[in-house]
Amino acid sequence: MTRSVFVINAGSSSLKYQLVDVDSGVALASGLIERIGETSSDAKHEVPGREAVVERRMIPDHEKAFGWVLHQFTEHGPDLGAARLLGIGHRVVQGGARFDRAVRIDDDVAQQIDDLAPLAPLHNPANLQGIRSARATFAGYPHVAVFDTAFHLTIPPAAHRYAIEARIAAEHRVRKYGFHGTSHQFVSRRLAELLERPLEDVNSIVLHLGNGASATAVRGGRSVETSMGMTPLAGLVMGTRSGDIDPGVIFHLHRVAGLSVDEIDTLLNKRSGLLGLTGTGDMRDVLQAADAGMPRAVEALEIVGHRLRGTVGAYLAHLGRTDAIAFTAGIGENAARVREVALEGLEGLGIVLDPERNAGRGERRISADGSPIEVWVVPTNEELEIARQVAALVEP
Ligand SMILES: Nc1ncnc2c1ncn2[C@@H]1O[C@H](COP(=O)(O)OP(=O)(O)O)[C@@H](O)[C@H]1O
Ligand SMILES: CC(=O)OP(=O)(O)O
Ligand SMILES: [Mg+2]
Repeated sequence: MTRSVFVINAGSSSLKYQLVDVDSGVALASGLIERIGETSSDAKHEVPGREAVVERRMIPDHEKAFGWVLHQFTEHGPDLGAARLLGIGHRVVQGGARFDRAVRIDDDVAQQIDDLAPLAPLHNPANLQGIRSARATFAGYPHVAVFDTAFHLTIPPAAHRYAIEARIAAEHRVRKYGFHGTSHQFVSRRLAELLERPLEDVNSIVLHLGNGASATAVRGGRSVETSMGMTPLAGLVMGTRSGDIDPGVIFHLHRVAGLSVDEIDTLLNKRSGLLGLTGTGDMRDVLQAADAGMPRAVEALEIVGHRLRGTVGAYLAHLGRTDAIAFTAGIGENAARVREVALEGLEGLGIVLDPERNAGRGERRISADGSPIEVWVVPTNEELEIARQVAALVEP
């Protein structure tokens, strides 16, 4: 009999969901509601093998959004009873230094997620709204929080502490937390399977390149360094986020350019990265423009590559011995050109791509035979990882 978990990723104005068959890993249904709270929201419910339900209507809040979702399951299936729903898994972005694994959500845990909101003002309040509405809609089921930060709590102090006044850092919980942990954990485990070696013996670098992008150095299954920081703004060049900049730029933009703190926040989070450099935050468009010889797109790719190579080089040094590098997420899985620029010129460090394998598709090795460090494409599946963690907790 099927065992399923309903996985929820709630953003401030969006709701993504997937009903996952935990044992086969198959998505039994998935959906997305965008622009919640605006005059017209777009909602989609998909069941494999059937025509998708697509509606544009006003959905004022998350509770109404869950109402719509529940209605779709009743009208179009699949039958949640037949799917034997074990529980609801919630992606929560910031778990602070407290949550090193998935936890069952009760009022106390919900309160703690709320207490962490100052550390993730763009994410946690939205995640919490999703939790509140889902607990009301799916009452009687266990709800579990799965944190982006949990996998990174093994990062040692030398790597997670910032060199700022210790008292201030402690008081305001300022340190590196790191994100995308669910994906980095899933991919690093799968990579060890692909290498046919015990997880404990494998040192790897995982490059999660989606709209948000981060790199993680994994030693024996444990995260030891990652590129995002206290917030998901740090590190690599992203779709709309700047990644690393000199913090002094912020003072300059405030004092000299006259931007308010909120304006700078919006600039760095929403109008920078690929979007700021080229006018589009979508890597497909950037690649097309670069192919057509557009100088800004060509330069953006160079910046993306430069940052990636610097990160890979640093992680090779941190790990001492690296067995494999894995590319994952929308860009990492699909953009051969980005994988190429990320590792260009690193042959001397033991990383040799095979151009034909790099141009292929799906889960595969893309390094040349004999490359001392193997390079793989490993598709991520955050929903499945969340579903598995929920199942392990509620039905061990
Ligand atoms: N075939 C492709 N070639 C290049 N980039 C792609 C391709 N498919 C998706 N992408 C890029 O992947 C990014 C989105 O990644 P994804 O992991 O889906 O993001 P998120 O889950 O963070 O929203 C976008 O920049 C998109 O352009
Ligand atoms: C934390 C984070 O950056 O997530 P996403 O890539 O989904 O924006
Ligand atoms: Mg993603």
